[in-house]
Amino acid sequence: MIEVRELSRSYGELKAVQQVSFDIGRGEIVGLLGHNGAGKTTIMKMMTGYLEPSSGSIRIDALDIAEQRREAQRRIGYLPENCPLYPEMRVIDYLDYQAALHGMPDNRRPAAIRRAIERTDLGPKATATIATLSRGYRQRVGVAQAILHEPAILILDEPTNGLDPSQIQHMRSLVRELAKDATLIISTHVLQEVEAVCSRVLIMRGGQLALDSALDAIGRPKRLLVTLDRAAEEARPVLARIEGVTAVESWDGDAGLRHFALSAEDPQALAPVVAKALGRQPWNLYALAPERRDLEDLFGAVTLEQMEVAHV
Ligand SMILES: Nc1ncnc2c1ncn2[C@@H]1O[C@H](COP(=O)(O)OP(=O)(O)OP(=O)(O)O)[C@@H](O)[C@H]1O
Repeated sequence: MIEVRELSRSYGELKAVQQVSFDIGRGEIVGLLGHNGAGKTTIMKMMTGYLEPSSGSIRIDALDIAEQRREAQRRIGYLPENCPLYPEMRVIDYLDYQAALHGMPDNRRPAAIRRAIERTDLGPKATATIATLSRGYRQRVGVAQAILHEPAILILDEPTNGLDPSQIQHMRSLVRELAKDATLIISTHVLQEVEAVCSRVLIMRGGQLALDSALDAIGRPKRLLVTLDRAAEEARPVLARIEGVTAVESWDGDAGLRHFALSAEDPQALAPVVAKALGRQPWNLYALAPERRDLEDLFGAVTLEQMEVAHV
């Protein structure tokens, strides 16, 4: 559905995006993750046809965005990072104006606006002036303008940026709701955002694509962590003999406890087996859980080394 090939964009000497390629299929929810300046917004602007690449290509439903920009844009809804709203306008008038910009005929606009207002829960604020709205509501207006023409692809640039926790929750459930009907790409520098709503992540680092992975693959733990009140010499051989355990590592914990990390193909499935085996020992078990290698660790690993966008 979306095909990005060797996409690059420079601003003068600065290479903001370099040789980025990926494909996104229909119905996917993809998180574009990276620190400030990693190139996320630049990619999104190119995908929506608002910025020309220095080189490379983008196809939306087989339409080349450089050659069939209008056609491609009709399939895309876009929430820019700082969505330009007109503070003196009422929500409903602003949406009418946006619908006109999308080229929507007069007779279709009222129904489209009504539906966008409904989907974004903006009903109570429909006639409010934009200047009087909280940041959370303004973001919803931004989303409403993006979905007016019921696009098959939604591109949301930092949709939760600047929102308070309850507004974030609301935006996340709105995003999940929208994902039922559209392919979604969300940029964020907040890892929890990706974990909360996405099934796949593209991590940008210094203008380059550092990782493209299903979230499942990243999150899958490889070890089972066990905490016992036993010395390593005593517990290790017993743990190592448990079926499914391929390696045992141990280190000291607090208050005389010892941690053991059991490597296994499926640590989740190993947990009850280990619990049963330990039940046969006169030992106290303090903790038993698969190790969680979360996105935070992963993000650190791929971005902390080099955060600056490469210069020529
Ligand atoms: N119009 C511009 N002119 C010059 N440099 C720019 C321009 N827009 C972006 N840049 C630079 O390009 C790099 C990538 O910026 P971009 O906004 O794409 O990153 P980002 O990952 O979206 O970060 P943020 O979350 O801060 O928006 C940054 O170094 C930025 O300063």
